[in-house]
Amino acid sequence: MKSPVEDYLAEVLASVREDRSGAVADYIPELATAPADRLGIALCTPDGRVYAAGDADTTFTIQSISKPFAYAAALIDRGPEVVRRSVGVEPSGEAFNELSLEKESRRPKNPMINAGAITTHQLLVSADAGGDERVHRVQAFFSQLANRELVIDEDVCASELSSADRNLALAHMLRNYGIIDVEPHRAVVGYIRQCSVSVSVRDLAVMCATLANAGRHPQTGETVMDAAVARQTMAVMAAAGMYDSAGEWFTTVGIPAKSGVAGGLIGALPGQCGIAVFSPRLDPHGNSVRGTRVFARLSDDMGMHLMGVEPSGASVLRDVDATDAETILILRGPVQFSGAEVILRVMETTPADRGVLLDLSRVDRFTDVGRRMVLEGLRRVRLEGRSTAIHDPDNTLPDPDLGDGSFAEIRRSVHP
Ligand SMILES: NC(=O)CC[C@H](N)C(=O)O
Repeated sequence: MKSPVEDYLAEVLASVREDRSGAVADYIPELATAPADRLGIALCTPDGRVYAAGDADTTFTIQSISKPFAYAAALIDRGPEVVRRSVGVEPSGEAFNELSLEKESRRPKNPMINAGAITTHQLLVSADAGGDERVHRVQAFFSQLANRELVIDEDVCASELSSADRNLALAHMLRNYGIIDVEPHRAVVGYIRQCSVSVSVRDLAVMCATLANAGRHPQTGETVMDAAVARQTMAVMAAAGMYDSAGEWFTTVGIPAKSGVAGGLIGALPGQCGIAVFSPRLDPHGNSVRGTRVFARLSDDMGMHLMGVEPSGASVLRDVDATDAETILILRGPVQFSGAEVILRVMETTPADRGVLLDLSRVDRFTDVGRRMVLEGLRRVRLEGRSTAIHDPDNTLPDPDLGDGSFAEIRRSVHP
């Protein structure tokens, strides 16, 4: 069978292909020569399968899409406290290259606008690292995420450096307020080299899937960043990734995202996939016109809006059964907060003269809170002098320690 997923992606591209509105960025002279009609998409799953359609292997410069990944690298290198002191997490509601800082702290408002990204680049590696070291760090980190060696497009880099007055103004402003201490020209060179890394949508989808997969690389299996770093990065993308259209984006599409002026657009859907689209013509916010339409369509068709999550709690309880000695709760699916709450509610009403047996043979996994809540329920049943047992052939609830040194009994089968 040929997977329908790729056909679907090709069909989505076809539905926007004729849209020639918007314009390629030309404030970086080299970008004005971009092949404006190119259109590509790639989607990477948490286990590393990549679906692609259109110009999926055309390379372009990563530009502002580098910002969330560089932010993740800075969080890894320096920790959240150091990063937070220099860069905020509030949406700015302003253009990507706005000359503005937070009023009191003088920090850039977030790492997704240029002021924040120039600052973030200076946080890489260590306080006293050299310029080359920092550029090497992002290039190596992006390559690790893409699972191939990425190179810098020297033509685009030189071109942007030749017309970098705006970013130089930002760097001067940042040094004036003591947010960065390096010489402004050097700060801009580092940041622009970071923006000039050459990628395809295939690369970006894989990079994004690591964020969506809580920091674990979908193809190499490596833990590239802590889950907390991936979460922080996606949260800032959700709040500020689309600059002054962040609110419009999140209400309509609902996927943490980041755009770049070369025409790239990425989205990380937590737990599900990384997506990247390439189409160089931009809207007035600097976001890819067709890229935005493609994301809106995917979000609608595939139910990807993060605020559109369907209730799952009640389905955890498949059935309740009983023997003379025990109430048997037959559970299924992943057990997270809402599911554990349903389980506790059933336990609350079990007859006081019977024990409790949990049949976990259809449970995929417990989240940390799911585990803690269910074990606490069993502990309370045990405190009443009643028996507690689990049937757990896949070991989804290892070491069912009830907190008082006692364990729930492990049963080989539900019915003896
Ligand atoms: N929005 C963007 O992609 C901007 C990145 C570009 N390198 C700049 O600083 O202007």
